Amino acid sequence: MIEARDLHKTFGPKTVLAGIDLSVAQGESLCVIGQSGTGKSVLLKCILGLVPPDRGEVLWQGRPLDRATRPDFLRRFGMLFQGGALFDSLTVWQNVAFRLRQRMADANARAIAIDKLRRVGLAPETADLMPAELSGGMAKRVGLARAIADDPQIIFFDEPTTGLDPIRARRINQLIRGIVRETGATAITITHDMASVRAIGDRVAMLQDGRIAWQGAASAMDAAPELAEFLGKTPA
Ligand SMILES: Nc1ncnc2c1ncn2[C@@H]1O[C@H](COP(=O)(O)OP(=O)(O)OP(=O)(O)O)[C@@H](O)[C@H]1O
Repeated sequence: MIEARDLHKTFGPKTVLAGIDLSVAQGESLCVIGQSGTGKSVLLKCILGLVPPDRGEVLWQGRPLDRATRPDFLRRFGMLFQGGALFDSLTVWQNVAFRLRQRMADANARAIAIDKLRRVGLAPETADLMPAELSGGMAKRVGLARAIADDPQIIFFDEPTTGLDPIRARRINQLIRGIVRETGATAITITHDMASVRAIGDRVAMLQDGRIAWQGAASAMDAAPELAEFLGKTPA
């Protein structure tokens, strides 16, 4: 369980988070939606400890995430970055196995990387390509393989379908859904893509004006008046 309690964050005169309370149960998939600039990334960074909140705290399994507990959290955590964020000078398998190589021999790390590449639908021959040789969809898959390389219990997906055409986006959503289900990982996804939310999310939280304007089951989204504008519906 990951919990944010009363998170506040201000940059200069701008209040970005104005009291966020949010929890994600073990094995649950939460999608955080909201217009551009509403603080989704800042919220993610507060959870990761990259941005210190002005007030409030983040708990993991009931304990505040702090200098003592965060390293353990980060070891169990994987992330798919928005642009894939692959290291250009490393091969695909070296990217996927980046963390594994810190604690095991290359031959073992490479075997795991190839297994994870297969899981995301990429052939073993992909392993020795350089990131520059990949299409956008392949790079996203490699990013996904890296996110799951170390069998994380918590996975963050930052705009997983950005830059993909609808067909590739749908495949990535299906892959993410399958991976989250089969690993039982707790997932937090930041997205503008409602197709992603429908495919990936058990629950949805919408950020607006620094607060959670609505949260509920993904299946309840269409009936929520708070989401009508975001979903592009004309008010009745
Ligand atoms: N380090 C920082 N210093 C100053 N302002 C910041 C900083 N990080 C974020 N902000 C501001 O906080 C606000 C929220 O930014 P954030 O990136 O979290 O939005 P977002 O909801 O993720 O947007 P998008 O969907 O476009 O990625 C923005 O106005 C941004 O300019």
